[in-house]
Amino acid sequence: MSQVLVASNRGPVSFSLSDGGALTMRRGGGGLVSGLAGVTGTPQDGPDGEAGEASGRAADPDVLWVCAALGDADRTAARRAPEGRLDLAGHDTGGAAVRMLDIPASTFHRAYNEVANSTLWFVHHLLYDTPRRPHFDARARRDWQSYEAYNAAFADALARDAAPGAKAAIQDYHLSLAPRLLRERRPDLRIAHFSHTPWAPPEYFRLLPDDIGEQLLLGVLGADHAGFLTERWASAFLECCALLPGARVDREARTVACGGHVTRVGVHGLGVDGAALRERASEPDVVERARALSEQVGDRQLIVRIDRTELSKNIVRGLAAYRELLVNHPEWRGRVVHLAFAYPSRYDLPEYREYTAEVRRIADQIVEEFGTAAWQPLILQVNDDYPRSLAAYGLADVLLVNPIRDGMNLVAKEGPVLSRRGCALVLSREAGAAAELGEDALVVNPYDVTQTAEALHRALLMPRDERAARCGRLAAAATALPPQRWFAGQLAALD
Ligand SMILES: O=P(O)(O)OC[C@H]1O[C@H](O[C@H]2O[C@H](CO)[C@@H](O)[C@H](O)[C@H]2O)[C@H](O)[C@@H](O)[C@@H]1O
Ligand SMILES: O=c1ccn([C@@H]2O[C@H](COP(=O)(O)OP(=O)(O)O)[C@@H](O)[C@H]2O)c(=O)[nH]1
Repeated sequence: MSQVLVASNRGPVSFSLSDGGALTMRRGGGGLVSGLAGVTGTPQDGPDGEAGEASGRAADPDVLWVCAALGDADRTAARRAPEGRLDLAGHDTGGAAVRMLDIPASTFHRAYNEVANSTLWFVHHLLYDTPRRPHFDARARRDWQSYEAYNAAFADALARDAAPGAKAAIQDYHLSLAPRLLRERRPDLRIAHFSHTPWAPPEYFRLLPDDIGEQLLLGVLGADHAGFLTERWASAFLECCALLPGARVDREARTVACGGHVTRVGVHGLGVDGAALRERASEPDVVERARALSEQVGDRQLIVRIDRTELSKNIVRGLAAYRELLVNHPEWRGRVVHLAFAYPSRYDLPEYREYTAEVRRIADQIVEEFGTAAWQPLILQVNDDYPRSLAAYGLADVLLVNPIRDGMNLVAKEGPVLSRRGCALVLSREAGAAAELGEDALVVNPYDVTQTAEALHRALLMPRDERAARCGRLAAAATALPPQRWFAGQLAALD
């Protein structure tokens, strides 16, 4: 196999630092890491293996994962490791060689928080309150320069580490410029770019300043292959390219020719490795959490949701729908519990901190309004506890996944795989996962709170055998495209 380089903002692990200077390592959160770690190997949380107590697996010399240090503790880990190579410092990275880039904190902050998460994420997920934002001024230009520098730092690292003819798989909106920058540095490489997010339709993409929009498209078009999670996001990208001066789009063949280079556009759905997930869910930390949760819930039906506290996940409307269920169908009072795990995300952004506060406020109101001495209608937990999430999947009667817009949403796929009660899935039509799971889910418009409440009602009433049959088919669809296949498809597209 030729050498493969993976590049993404978030790497397989991140660190925290004790007052005494000791590093503790955690598996990185979110779906991109779940997908890529399914390919390279999953690191274990827990005491750090810096002293050489790693998993014992040798790093695969043919796969190098280049990622960014996300905070001060990551920077410390990167500086302590030889040239940022975490695996060489004895950390259990799960099997891949990992180079963590120590990009200056101010550059990283502007690139990740201001451009990637406050601008590009908002554009691709249609999140702006347009009378007020976006607002592209001189400060936005300065942020953009940092985004360019951040992308250049990745391109430099990849260009330096790549063997002749190697394949580079560059991930996501943080690194939209990197394919082109890498091609300029190393024309011998074969380059893929993959978007884990939706792609904005042209009329929304045009909120971006023209030159920035152009640079983003030209950046991705530096790749030989541009991959997307669904047809819908791939088509939106092609439609944006069609407005790019000098680009020729062939919608049928799904190619874009621009500046003498042709980029092929492909669709690669990402699912779950069922066997690996079940094995992880059988470990003692998950079993222990399942026992505790099941004591809390008793013999009531359980509605579960698991998300980053992310604006696009639509947690507030989801809670409003649960409230409406209890108002419109009071027969469920005392007979159902809603477990909402909303683990922290992007706390450097005020919008995310405010959103989390709003989620907490609404949850408190629901408990206040309906709770009794004998019944707690809602349990909200705002911390990252992956094993607890796996435990909750196992106990769910209903899984609620109602994003405004989502590239895929792996939670919708993990739930049916681990469900032991045969869960019903209430699923937003705006999640990429709806393209694969729509037939057996109860599909909703995420803005329609009343419809979502009624779907929860139907899900709770669904006969056990129908629920189990649907759940079996959902699990089969969810495991049809495991990470290994998803990734192999992207690499094969480069041959
Ligand atoms: O790294 P963060 O800023 O903490 O965010 C976590 C990840 O969020 C996004 O995940 C997406 O990828 C999933 C897998 O393909 C997909 O199922 C989901 O719909 C997406 O939202 C983001 O795209 C990643 O880069 C982040 O790491
Ligand atoms: O406390 C938790 C709960 C869940 N997850 C995982 O985070 C991923 C979320 O991926 P998804 O595609 O649903 O959304 P994203 O957060 O990437 O937008 C899933 O694999 C979850 O199992 C996690 O890392 N920590």
